[in-house]
Order: sequence, then structure tokens, then C-alpha cells
Amino acid sequence: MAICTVYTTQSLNSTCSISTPTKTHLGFHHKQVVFYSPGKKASKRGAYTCNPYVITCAAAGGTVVIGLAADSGCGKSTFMRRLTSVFGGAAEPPKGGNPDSNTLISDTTTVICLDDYHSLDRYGRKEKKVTALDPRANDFDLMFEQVKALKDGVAVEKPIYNHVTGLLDPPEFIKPPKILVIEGLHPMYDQRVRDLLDFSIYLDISNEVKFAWKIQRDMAERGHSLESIKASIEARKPDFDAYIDPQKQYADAVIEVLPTQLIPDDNEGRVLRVKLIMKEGVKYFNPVYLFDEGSTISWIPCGRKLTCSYPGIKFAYGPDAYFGNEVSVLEMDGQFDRLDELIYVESHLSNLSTKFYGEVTQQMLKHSDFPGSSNGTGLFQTIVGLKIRDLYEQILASKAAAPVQATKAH
Ligand SMILES: Nc1ncnc2c1ncn2[C@@H]1O[C@H](COP(=O)(O)OP(=O)(O)OP(=O)(O)O)[C@@H](O)[C@H]1O
Ligand SMILES: O=C(CO)[C@H](O)[C@H](O)COP(=O)(O)O
Repeated sequence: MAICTVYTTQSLNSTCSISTPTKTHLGFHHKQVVFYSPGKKASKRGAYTCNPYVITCAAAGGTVVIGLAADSGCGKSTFMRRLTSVFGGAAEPPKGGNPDSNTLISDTTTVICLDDYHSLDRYGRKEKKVTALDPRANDFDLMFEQVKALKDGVAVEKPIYNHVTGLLDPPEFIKPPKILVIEGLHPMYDQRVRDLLDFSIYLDISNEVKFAWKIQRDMAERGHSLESIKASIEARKPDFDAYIDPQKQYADAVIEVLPTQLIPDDNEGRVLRVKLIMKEGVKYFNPVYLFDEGSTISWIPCGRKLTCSYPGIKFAYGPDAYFGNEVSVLEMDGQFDRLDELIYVESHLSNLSTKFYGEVTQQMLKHSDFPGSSNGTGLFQTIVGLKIRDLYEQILASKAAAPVQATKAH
């Protein structure tokens, strides 16, 4: 057995993990490894290989953790693609790993899917007659332990739920990223996990819309019949209402997707009314507003500067209450005919956390082929992505400033 010596300027006890090809040890001391701190070679962050070990140390300031909750087929993956694009760089599954991994890694972000914490595989759930939404089919102790470890900058060996086979595959090694997104059915269900989140989002898709989206995808891409899709939605409904839907009360931002009110008795579900519900008083998060912060506004932007075909576009903005919390709500009903004209709408929105004029429009044009690009789902997902970048930068700045302040205080 090799003895590894790592020199670092930071204490390794809480910020590093060590893994052999078969196991990850969180924290220290592992008996074959000697650590010196402070040492000769300064390193704030990185993975060190000292055969057969990989030693991973946290970024200064730790990992920012974002939670994204929604039912299956409600646009989480689409949202994730918009979010990672805001940070630049492509998000890909871990290189050389399990081809059925659910994880997506980019330079800044790592997105892990909480389906990986299913404690019962497809066959176990069938035998015990529980759905994947039931907390009894999920390992919240492990979820908490591993999200906490990653937040503290410690790498983990995370299980993989294989959606192709329905089985639990051997774990994959996940290094602590700058931003960790945990997406899935239950990011806000367990209070211990919820308390680790720096920001949380809930995608609230009304039943009518969820049904239309699921039919589109599961019939076209997964070969399911209309009847089996209906049956699966019905079978999941009681557990969805009991365990998934209540999480929206904890979310810092909710994107609610409803049928349009612009077409009387619409049953096509093509035109959508989308609300962005933003909690007030959340640290590092200033809600977006239309025209005048705190006022109640109704705006039809169609006319000379925005082309609108039937049934048009209507925006609304104002203060409200949501599960007893003070919120600001921005609403868009209808869809854009020409995305390049979105700049007109963008110029009337404030607190967008853009880095330059027109960044929202640029992002929307860049991904015009993503679902929801012509309506409020794409617009609000893009805006939330920009707010998360801003939140991350503020947290980083506050951590960087902290030691300076401490010095000043003396
Ligand atoms: N904003 C949108 N507008 C219209 N359709 C959408 C939108 N978002 C998602 N969809 C539809 O819903 C389907 C599911 O979207 P997506 O894969 O992003 O959801 P998901 O929550 O990640 O699903 P799962 O958890 O089952 O993998 C897409 O194939 C698309 O047809
Ligand atoms: O709700 C889900 C999460 O997206 C899935 O239904 C759950 O993960 C089980 O997956 P599968 O049906 O592939 O076994």
C-alpha cells in the first residue's frame, strides 16, 4: 500500500475527500494517508492523484446548492439546459462513466438527478406496491449525507438509478462543483436536505398541461399508448398530491404553468399562461419587476413594437401572498411570434440580473429550438437562470469578503 502525502494550505479535515477505486472516505484520517497543513504546495482546489488514491479538495467558499423540484415530464431537463447555458460551456455526463448516468457536468455546474436516491428499484417498488414518488422508495439519509458532503466540498460515490433497466447501478464518483443542482421529485421534501439549499425552484405544471406534454413525449419518444399514459398519470396522482406538490410552499421561486385565459374554454393547451412567483426577502435574490416595483400592472405589449397574432399576449405583475409568504408575481399569457422582438419586453423588466442589455433575448434566441421558447415557460426559466448566476456570484463575493471584514474588525 502506498503512503500518500499531500501538502496544502487549507485544513483537509472538513474540506477533502479521498477515494480509492472502490470506496470514498469522507473527511479524515484515513490510515494510509498523511496530511500536512499548512504545507509547501499551496492549492485551494483540485483533485490529486496519488496512486491508488484520488484526493479532492473543495473550492474556497464551498459549493452553492440549488434545488429544482417537479414531477416527471414537467420540463426539468429543459430548464437545466437553459440554466447551464447561462454559465457557458456544455453540460455532459461524467466522462468514461456509466452511459446511463443521469448526471450532467459542466465547468461550473453539476446537475444530479435525485432518482439516483431511489432505495427501491423498479422491481422492488412493484413488489412493495409503492410508486417512486413515495418517500419509502427513496433514501433520504443518503441524499442528505451526500448533498451535505458535496456542499462542504467533499466528493462522494453517488448511486445511479438506471432508467433503462430500472435497476440500481454501481455508484459514480462526483466531485464537489461550484454549483450543485439537485433536480427531481423530492429536493425539498426532507427538512435536512431543504436546509442545505441556497435557492429552490418548483415547476408547477397544471394537470391539463402536464397531460399534453407527457402525451407528446411518451407517445412520440417512448412508444407508450395514450391509455397507458393516462393510467400512469392517474396512478401517480395520490402520491404526487401527498409528497411532491406540497414542496412548492418551500420554493423561493415557482414557475406555474396554466391553460391560457386569452381563448375562452381553450382545450388545445397550445397557448399557455405562465406565472413566475418570487418570494420576497430571500437573501441574494431580488425579484424581477415590470415597470414599477410593488405596483399592480396589467400590460398588453402588442402593437407597433411587438407582433402578436391571435390570441395576443398579456403581461401582469404585482404583489401577492403564497402559502402565507409575501411574493411578487410576474405573469405572461400568450406566445411570441418573433423572438427577436422580445427585447421590447425585456427593456420593460427590471432586476433581471443580466450582464448586458438584451442578455435575456440573446439566451432565448440561442435556444429557440427548446420547448417553451415562444412562451412564458422559456422566458421565466431563462430569467431564473440569470438570477441563480447572480445569487452564486453574490455568495462567492460575500465569502471572499468575509476574512477581510474579520481582519478589519480587529
Ligand atoms: N416549456 C415547455 N413547453 C412545451 N413542452 C414542454 C416544455 N417543457 C417540457 N415540455 C415537454 O415535456 C417533455 C418533458 O420535458 P423534460 O424532459 O424537460 O422534463 P423532465 O421533467 O426532465 O422529465 P423526466 O423527469 O421524466 O425526465 C418534453 O419532451 C417536451 O415535449
Ligand atoms: O418519476 C420518476 C422520476 O422522474 C420516475 O418515474 C422514477 O424515477 C421511476 O423511473 P422508471 O419509471 O424509469 O423506473
